[in-house]
Amino acid sequence: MTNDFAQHPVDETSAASLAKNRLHYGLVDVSNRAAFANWLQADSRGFHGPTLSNEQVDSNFAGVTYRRTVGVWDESLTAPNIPVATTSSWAEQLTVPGGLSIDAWAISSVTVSPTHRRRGIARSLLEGELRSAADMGLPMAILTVSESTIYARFGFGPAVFASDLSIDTQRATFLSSERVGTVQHVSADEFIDQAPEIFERIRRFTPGQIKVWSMRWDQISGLVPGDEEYTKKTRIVRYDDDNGTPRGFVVYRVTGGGIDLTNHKLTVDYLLAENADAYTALWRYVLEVDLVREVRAELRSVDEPLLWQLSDRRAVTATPVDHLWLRILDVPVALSARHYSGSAVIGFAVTDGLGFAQGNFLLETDKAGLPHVTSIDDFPAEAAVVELSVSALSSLYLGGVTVSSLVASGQVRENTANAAVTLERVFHSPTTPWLSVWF
Ligand SMILES: CC(=O)SCCNC(=O)CCNC(=O)[C@H](O)C(C)(C)COP(=O)(O)OP(=O)(O)OC[C@H]1O[C@@H](n2cnc3c(N)ncnc32)[C@H](O)[C@@H]1OP(=O)(O)O
Repeated sequence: MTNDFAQHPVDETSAASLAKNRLHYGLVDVSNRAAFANWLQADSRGFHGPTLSNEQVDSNFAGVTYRRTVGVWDESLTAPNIPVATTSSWAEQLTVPGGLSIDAWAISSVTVSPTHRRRGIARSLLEGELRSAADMGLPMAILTVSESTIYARFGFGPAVFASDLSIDTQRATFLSSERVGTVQHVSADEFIDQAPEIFERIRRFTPGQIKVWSMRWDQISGLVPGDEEYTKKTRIVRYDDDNGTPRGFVVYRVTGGGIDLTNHKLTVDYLLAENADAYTALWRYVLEVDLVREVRAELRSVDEPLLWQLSDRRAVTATPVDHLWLRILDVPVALSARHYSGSAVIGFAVTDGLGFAQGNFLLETDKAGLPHVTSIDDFPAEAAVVELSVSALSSLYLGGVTVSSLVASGQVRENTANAAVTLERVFHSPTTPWLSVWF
């Protein structure tokens, strides 16, 4: 999907409520470098980042101004051109079960200046983004979060989890010693040239992944200005299969060491593997680099095959974290966009404080798992019926969250006996959802 929505006007309801507090809510003119620079510096300050250099502003100006860039300004301040709040949003493609994707409104850069916190500005921004997305016909909003305490109140639910891994290289021995293909160091330019294409092939089959924008590939490979230490330390290794075709990359840095040179830490910043051979060879590579005691990797899948490949799975300490949060806006469109496992008739009684997803919906799937979704008043007798908030439905949507956990925790109520078993059977995704980037 192209980003046709970048100029969509800000939501009038939020504009009116912010105006009551003498705050102006509007789009940033991203053709104006100075206006964009003010917005970007406010965004960086909001995340406790540095004051950005001209070079950094230029690279963002080239890299992210295709997005809908929104600010809130307080004209009573001595620097009225610097926004006191920011957001950035764009239309994304989110992979869903069945090798399909759904259009989703990606929301990022949500900041409110500490000088203006807890006056309801973020609420106006978030509700404004949701109303705008619904207005543009987008069935879902998505975001990755700085804190897991903020977004459930707006109807978001965590749907994709990630693991941060710490691996003790002295205990991490592979069960199999079979080696195929070759690994070699390559340049950042080669990575940029080849990795996105490989990623695109993987993305389509991994629920939870989104299209990765080109500036993110530059950041991963150390090509953006501003973090010279990262750029200097970054190494990239490519895996080629026995036919010489590139099938994966690992981007990593080795740091530390000190007096004891055997004590280095290797950080995997990105590992991309198109098939099992590439996956095994790249993990084997990083785990066998000499003089390294610990390998760390963030944002890995919560279902890494690596743990099954090692003779001692306790070599790996995995810390799970909620990563991608979803917010369904249009239930029939969202439920129709994915495929399911087998036939069922399921009723959803959905509550939504903001109204978008409120109502009763019937999902009927056939033997092939193809859906038919209707909005109805009363559920038929044969339906397995559950009652849940839009946040819980959003968590379940990609098939990576266990229904029984949400029933046991009180997030989902079974209105017919064993409804959760039916829901689990058809919703569960055979591929564990995973999102390999922040946005
Ligand atoms: C998708 C992303 O970009 S994630 C990044 C989020 N941004 C950050 O973490 C940057 C640092 N933090 C901030 O900039 C701000 O503190 C924000 C954006 C998190 C909140 O902005 P504020 O304008 O202070 O929030 P606002 O006053 O609108 O609060 C709205 C509601 O969220 C709650 N809330 C706000 N911040 C938090 C928080 N950090 N933790 C828990 N609840 C919070 C408020 O209590 C309020 O609740 P209620 O309306 O249900 O009673």
